[in-house]
Amino acid sequence: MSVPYLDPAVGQYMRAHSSEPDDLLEALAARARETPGIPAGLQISADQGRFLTMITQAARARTAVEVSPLTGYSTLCLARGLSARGRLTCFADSREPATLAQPYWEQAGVAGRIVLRIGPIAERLPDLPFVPAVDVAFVNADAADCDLFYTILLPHLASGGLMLVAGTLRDGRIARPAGRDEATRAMDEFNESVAADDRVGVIMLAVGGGLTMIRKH
Ligand SMILES: C[S@@+](CC[C@H](N)C(=O)[O-])C[C@H]1O[C@@H](n2cnc3c(N)ncnc32)[C@H](O)[C@@H]1O
Repeated sequence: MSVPYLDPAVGQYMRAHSSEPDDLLEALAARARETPGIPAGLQISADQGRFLTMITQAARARTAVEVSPLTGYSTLCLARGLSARGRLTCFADSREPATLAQPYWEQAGVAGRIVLRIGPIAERLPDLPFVPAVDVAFVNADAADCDLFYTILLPHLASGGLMLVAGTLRDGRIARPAGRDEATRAMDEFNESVAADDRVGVIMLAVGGGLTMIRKH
C-alpha cells in the first residue's frame, strides 16, 4: 500500500492487514505496466481498487459511472461491486481500456455490465441520461477537469448517491504550499469548492493519493 504522506510503517501495517488484490487484478496491472503509452502511476492503487469494490457493494449500486478508465483496472473494481444486473458506463477519450482490459473484464464475468463511451469526455458526459439516477460515480481525471466533471455529474446522482474523486490529496502535496504545482492548486480549488457545496456531505480519505467521498443529500 503506497500512501506517501503517511509514516511508511503505518502504510506497511495497513497493507499487512488488508486483503490483497487477486490474481486477475495483478495480471491486469502487469499488462498495463508492459503496455507502451500508458504512463506509470496513473492507474489507481490496489487499496483504492479494493475500496471501490467494497463501497459499490455496500451501496448496492446498480447504476455506476466512471471517468476515466485508462487501464480498465478501476473499471474492473467497480464492475465487480455492482449487482449482477448493474451497469457501469465509462467515459474515455480513447479505446485503450477496451483493448487492454476487455479480456480481464470477461474473465471476471463482468464485461456485460460495462458500457464504454469513447470520445472527448467533456462533450460526451452531458449525454448521460438522468434516468436511471447514478448510485456511484468515480472520477479519476486531471485535476483541472475535476470541477467540470463534478458539476456535470452531480445532478445525475441519486439522492444518497456517492461520488468518489481520486487523487485529491495529490500524494500529500496538497498540504505543502511550498511544493505546489499548477495541478495541485487546481485540486485545492476543487476541494475548497466541494467542501463548501451544501448539496453534499464530504469526507476526504487517506486512501491511495487521496480519495474524496461525496454523498448527495
Ligand atoms: C488517472 S487516469 C485513470 C486511471 C484509471 N482509473 C485506472 O485505474 O487505470 C485518467 C487521466 O489520465 C490522463 N492521461 C495522461 N496520460 C494519458 C494517456 N497516455 N492516456 C490516457 N489518459 C492519460 C487523462 O487526461 C485522464 O485525465
